[in-house]
Amino acid sequence: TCAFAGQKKVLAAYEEAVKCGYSGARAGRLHTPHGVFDTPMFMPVGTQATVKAVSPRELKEMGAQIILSNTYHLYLRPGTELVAEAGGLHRFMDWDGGILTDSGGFQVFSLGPLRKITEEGAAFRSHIDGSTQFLSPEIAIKAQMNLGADIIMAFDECIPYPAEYQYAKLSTERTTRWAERSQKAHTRSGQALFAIVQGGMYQDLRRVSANDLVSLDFPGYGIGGLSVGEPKPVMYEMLEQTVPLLPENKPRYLMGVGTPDCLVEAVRYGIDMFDCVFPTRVARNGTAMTKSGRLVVKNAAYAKDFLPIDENCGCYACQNFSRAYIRHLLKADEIFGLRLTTIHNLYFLLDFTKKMRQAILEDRFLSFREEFLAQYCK
Ligand SMILES: CNc1nc2c(CC[C@H]3O[C@H](OC)[C@H](OC)[C@@H](OC)[C@@H]3OC)c3nc(N)[nH]c(=O)c3cc2[nH]1
Repeated sequence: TCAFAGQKKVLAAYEEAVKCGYSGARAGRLHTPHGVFDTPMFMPVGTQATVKAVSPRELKEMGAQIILSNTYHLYLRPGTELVAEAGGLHRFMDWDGGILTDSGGFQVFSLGPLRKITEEGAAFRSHIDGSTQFLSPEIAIKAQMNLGADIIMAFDECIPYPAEYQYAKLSTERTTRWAERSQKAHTRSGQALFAIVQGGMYQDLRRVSANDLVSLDFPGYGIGGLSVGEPKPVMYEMLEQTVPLLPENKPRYLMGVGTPDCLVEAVRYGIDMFDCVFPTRVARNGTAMTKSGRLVVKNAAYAKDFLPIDENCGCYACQNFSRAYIRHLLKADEIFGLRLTTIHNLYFLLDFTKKMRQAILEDRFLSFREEFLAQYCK
């Protein structure tokens, strides 16, 4: 199972930080069967058992520790039994670092059209062939045990935004019952099952959800139902209500977040783990991430710009290629262009979380956050 240890020195900083009134940024170490990993951490998203356009070797080179895959997608194609026969997800995709799989909750509610939710689970139509499918806590956990990720997620409903209070209340209570069923169905030792806190955008439901799941005692907690279109201040308010209720010695994973400004705020509230499709998705339409904001390297302005995307970046793209070259590739629809912007964006976020960890360890996270936000335009 995965143990999370906030380092002694950091805990001192953490206590100090809380004393001077700002909540708990912390640096920790996450122990899993595939290694011990540093937090705060960004986890590249590899929905269909590949982080789009980059190889496991390149992921290792850029410092990726844990990558994500999606139970919903792999359950539909190629099937999780097939992956189990191939030796599990690590073997199948040749990745020996950590893997986390989402339970399919979010995807059923966001990808699967014509879905119907009951106490038992969720019926939906496959976005691949339109066939009728069904996911329940038991099925989602079995699928994730087949895939063999180091960290798996309980089956939940990601409440849409906005949602009526009554709907959010009933859905959150059901997600807690589904978490208990997920726990009972989870029999694979050495694999950590995280619960997912819901509650919509209602403070009281967030607190009830967190307290109920903590009393079921999970090795780690996802914070779900955020980054679903709500204004950022509302997301931060939900974090403020939820994170302090989660055990200090357990990892917190904010699902589906996000842009660097959201990461630095969420770390301030005590979040340890992040995932987001943003860096890989915007890369594929020619947008690079920098500490001053986005750089659309495809723009004509960069046609004769022979500097790298970011002169201070240590990634393969910035060390060897110019904006002009990358723009040329993107305009020519050359696959290598997408690979270079993807490599840069992943490196940027992985390096950003490493810099936050260093700032926390050196007790200068607050000033790091101030400097970053002053320079970064959303
Ligand atoms: C964007 N805002 C966002 N993403 C939420 C994801 C999905 C994360 C998922 O988001 C993509 O799936 C669509 C990624 O694939 C493209 C998945 O990576 C494998 C990733 O799985 C962790 C949530 N997942 C669950 N189970 N429950 C949630 O409440 C939840 C909330 C999210 N908000």
